[in-house]
Amino acid sequence: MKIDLRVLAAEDWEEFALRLERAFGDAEDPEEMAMWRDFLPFERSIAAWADGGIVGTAGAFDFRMTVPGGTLLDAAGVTMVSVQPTHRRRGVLTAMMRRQLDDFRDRGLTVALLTASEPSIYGRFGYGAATRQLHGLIDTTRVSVAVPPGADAVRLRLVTPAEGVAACEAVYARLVPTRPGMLARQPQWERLPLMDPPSARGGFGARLCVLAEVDGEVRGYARYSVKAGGTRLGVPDSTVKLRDVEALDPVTYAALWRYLTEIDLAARLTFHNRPVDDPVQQIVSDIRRCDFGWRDGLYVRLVDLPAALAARAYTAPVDVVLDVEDAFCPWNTGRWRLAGDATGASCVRTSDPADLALGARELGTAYLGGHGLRALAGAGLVAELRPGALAEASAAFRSDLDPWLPHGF
Ligand SMILES: CC(=O)SCCNC(=O)CCNC(=O)[C@H](O)C(C)(C)COP(=O)(O)OP(=O)(O)OC[C@H]1O[C@@H](n2cnc3c(N)ncnc32)[C@H](O)[C@@H]1OP(=O)(O)O
Repeated sequence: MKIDLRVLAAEDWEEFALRLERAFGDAEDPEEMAMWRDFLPFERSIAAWADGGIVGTAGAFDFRMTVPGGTLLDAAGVTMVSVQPTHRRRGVLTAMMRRQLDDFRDRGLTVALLTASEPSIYGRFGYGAATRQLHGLIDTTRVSVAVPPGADAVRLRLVTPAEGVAACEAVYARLVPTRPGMLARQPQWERLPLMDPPSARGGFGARLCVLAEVDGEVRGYARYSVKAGGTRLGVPDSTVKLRDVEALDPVTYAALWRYLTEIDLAARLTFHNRPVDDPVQQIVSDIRRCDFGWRDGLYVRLVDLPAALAARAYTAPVDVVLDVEDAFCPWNTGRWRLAGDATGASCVRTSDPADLALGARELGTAYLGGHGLRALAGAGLVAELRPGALAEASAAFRSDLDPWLPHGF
């Protein structure tokens, strides 16, 4: 089969979108699809043509992501990847990944990001699962939230998401540099949390927004929807689904969680994407009745290894030689001396003996500081070649706040 990879032309968008939906097996809501179309830079998107039509799709957003230390790094956000069921397992994805990563390198990007439909797809291309996301189902009939002094001074105001969006965006923007993995809003992306098409609500009502104000300043917000549940054994049985909750201080944060767990007629609160170190876990009265769990979130691929490793800060001083194997992006293969601390780092090629040996995927996994190199070594994925190097590097790579991607793309 001959595959012809072409940059997506505007006139091919309809077919591109149709093929994408077919590969995923379902049609997107038209309003939502129109939003993604507006977000997508066509010049960074690839259509794979074969047998007279599009058989593969892959896009890339322009992002800026926070890395440990607070720097915002230009990153490619890989998206809309699909291959038609009729053409699968014949190398179309591999060809698109090849083209994309060469293109990212030519453009001087240091990292590529994605969220995976299936975890088994992208490791072979050097993407490692770098962040996790916490989900929970809180029995709000039994669980309460302890609030610190001052929470009663937090004024809560219910508005529509559209009415609250400017205030929410201002809070969000202040939080982006504080946690690795967060993405600065790109132009127009404030539309994302407002997207709430009735066809995608699954029986829940329209999304609501509660603003939390202290002395007239918005210091936090939560957006959620409610599924009216009637009664169960005569007891009100509604469900609250939390989309997002953010605050600039712990008092406001606790006040918002107290509000969310005390909504009348609701028996439970569900959410699917919070950081795994979310402080809410410390203030619920009964953690076993919260059914917390986690899954993989953002996948990271180092495109320009030395630039990526030099762009982040390190929690503890580190000076190690990494021997890296990168079959898919061989320009990263070889020995690199990484020296850095909390103020910055350098990473240069070296012929010195290696201290640690690992693959590109493992570096992607560890890059944002959410997974210790020691844990990866425990799985046989990192080899220590100089005694002490693993402990040194592992401590240095870790982030004190767990990295987290707040939304899909
Ligand atoms: C960032 C995102 O957009 S995530 C969304 C990804 N898209 C989807 O999940 C939609 C449904 N699935 C698909 O469209 C396709 O099956 C894809 C894109 C996942 C794979 O495309 P293909 O063209 O079949 O992949 P390709 O032939 O290049 O396979 C390369 C290798 O990956 C393996 N592979 C591909 N897909 C999968 C999978 N879903 N699970 C496990 N292994 C896989 C292949 O077996 C092959 O392995 P090999 O090199 O050892 O032989």
